[in-house]
Amino acid sequence: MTRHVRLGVNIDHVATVRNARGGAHPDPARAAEQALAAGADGITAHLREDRRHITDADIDILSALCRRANRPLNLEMAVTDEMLAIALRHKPHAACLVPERREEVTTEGGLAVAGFEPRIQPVVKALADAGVRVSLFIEPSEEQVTAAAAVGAQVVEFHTGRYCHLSGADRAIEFKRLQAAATQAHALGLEVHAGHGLDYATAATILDIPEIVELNIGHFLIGEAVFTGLDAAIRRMRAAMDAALSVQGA
Ligand SMILES: CC(=O)[C@@H](O)[C@H](O)COP(=O)(O)O
Ligand SMILES: NCC(=O)COP(=O)(O)O
Repeated sequence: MTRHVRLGVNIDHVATVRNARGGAHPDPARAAEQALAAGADGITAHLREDRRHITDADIDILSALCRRANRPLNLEMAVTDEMLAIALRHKPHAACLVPERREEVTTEGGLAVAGFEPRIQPVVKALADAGVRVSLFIEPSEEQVTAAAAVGAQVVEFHTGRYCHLSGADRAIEFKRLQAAATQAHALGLEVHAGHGLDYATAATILDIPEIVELNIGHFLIGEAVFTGLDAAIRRMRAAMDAALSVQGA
């Protein structure tokens, strides 16, 4: 049987464009509705501490929208008391704990879990106790995977930014790192997701890692939507993923 890998569509950068003018257009909720209609399995949104794209009001609307559509909302959040309170108020299907630096242009690396277990473990527990599935957005390293399992996470999402930026032999080395980390995570009982910087080509090749069950993709799809429309971009991404998976299943 052909393996299915879920596609979570991250709509953050619809809000980036909206916020450039401070108005209401384009609306991330409309993008989320269209993404679900185009075949997205769920919606991902990152409420940054500086609210540079998604806002609190967006999360209110996206929570209600996903609940109505009976599709998962994956709330990306920093490990702060403020974000924990927001997540506990909304109780999304999943919360993905990510690192954040105000000066960064985008999420530059994975969350440091190793060495910070006393800070992260209670946040994981509070979310899990509230019925929220907890994912940790980490680098594909043995140390971070071990720490993710130790703090009680159910899921790890590997940061694929390096993989996407590298090429040739360097990309092959990063792929091996991702593969080894995925094998380790799976053996420890963690569900394996991947995301950041993926496009049609890299979303297909990363699926050579058999433990991956979900990809979260945003920036590339929103960029492509400018040229082809969001619906077509998501359908093409789904087709690229399915084509890669069907080759493996053959
Ligand atoms: C954690 C992550 O990778 C996503 O949240 C995504 O990259 C969009 O947010 P930023 O571009 O603001 O990091
Ligand atoms: N967690 C990764 C994500 O949600 C999407 O990242 P990107 O495709 O916007 O780089």
